[in-house]
Amino acid sequence: MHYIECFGCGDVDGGLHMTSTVGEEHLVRSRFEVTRAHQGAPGLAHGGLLACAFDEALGSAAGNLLRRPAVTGKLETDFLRPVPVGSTLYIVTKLDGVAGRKIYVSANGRLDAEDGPLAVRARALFVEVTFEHFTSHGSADALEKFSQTAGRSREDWDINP
Ligand SMILES: CCCCC/C=C\C/C=C\C/C=C\C/C=C\CCCC(=O)SCCNC(=O)CCNC(=O)[C@H](O)C(C)(C)COP(=O)(O)OP(=O)(O)OC[C@H]1O[C@@H](n2cnc3c(N)ncnc32)[C@H](O)[C@@H]1OP(=O)(O)O
Repeated sequence: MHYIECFGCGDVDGGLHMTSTVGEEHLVRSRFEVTRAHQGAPGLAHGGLLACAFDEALGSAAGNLLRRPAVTGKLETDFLRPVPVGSTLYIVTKLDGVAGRKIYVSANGRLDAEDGPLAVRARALFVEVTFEHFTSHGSADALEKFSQTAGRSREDWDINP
């Protein structure tokens, strides 16, 4: 389930265009292809965009595994290796636990292969919200557009088919 206007997974010009899929053992696998548009230091991915990619991967795992609306409350990233432009980050996310409305997730991002070197590690706390969160703070039109898009793949475990 994803939203076409999402910066992380949607069809947005200049967006991250990430894809995520639920796999074995309820792990969510996401890919982020780092282009020149994601550059910070010369030839390297911008750290803020890497954090964004992990927000997407972690949020996608929380939302799609639990099928509940949730927003990022806290996001921590460890940048362990430089991530070059032209590389692909293979991100694997797991659900660590749920306590009331709090959803804990963590992820590892490896360079250029599922078993490549570990480049970024992240943890996040998502907080479950009601749909009113999006209408009162966002817009009813945007939520309606999300519902129409998401409805197509509701029964499908492929997040971005
Ligand atoms: C339209 C979506 C529909 C979804 C449908 C279903 C499935 C969706 C499927 C897939 C989704 C796919 C992809 C998603 C991909 C990416 C997601 C990106 C997500 C974002 O990019 S989203 C933008 C950034 N995000 C925000 O815009 C949040 C702004 N913020 C707030 O809106 C409030 O701040 C809120 C709601 C977070 C809490 O407010 P609140 O008043 O509702 O609740 P409260 O404060 O009581 O917190 C309750 C408990 O969480 C603890 N807690 C809260 N925050 C904490 C923190 N920072 N650190 C440690 N603990 C924290 C408290 O300590 C308490 O814990 P306790 O219960 O133990 O006391």
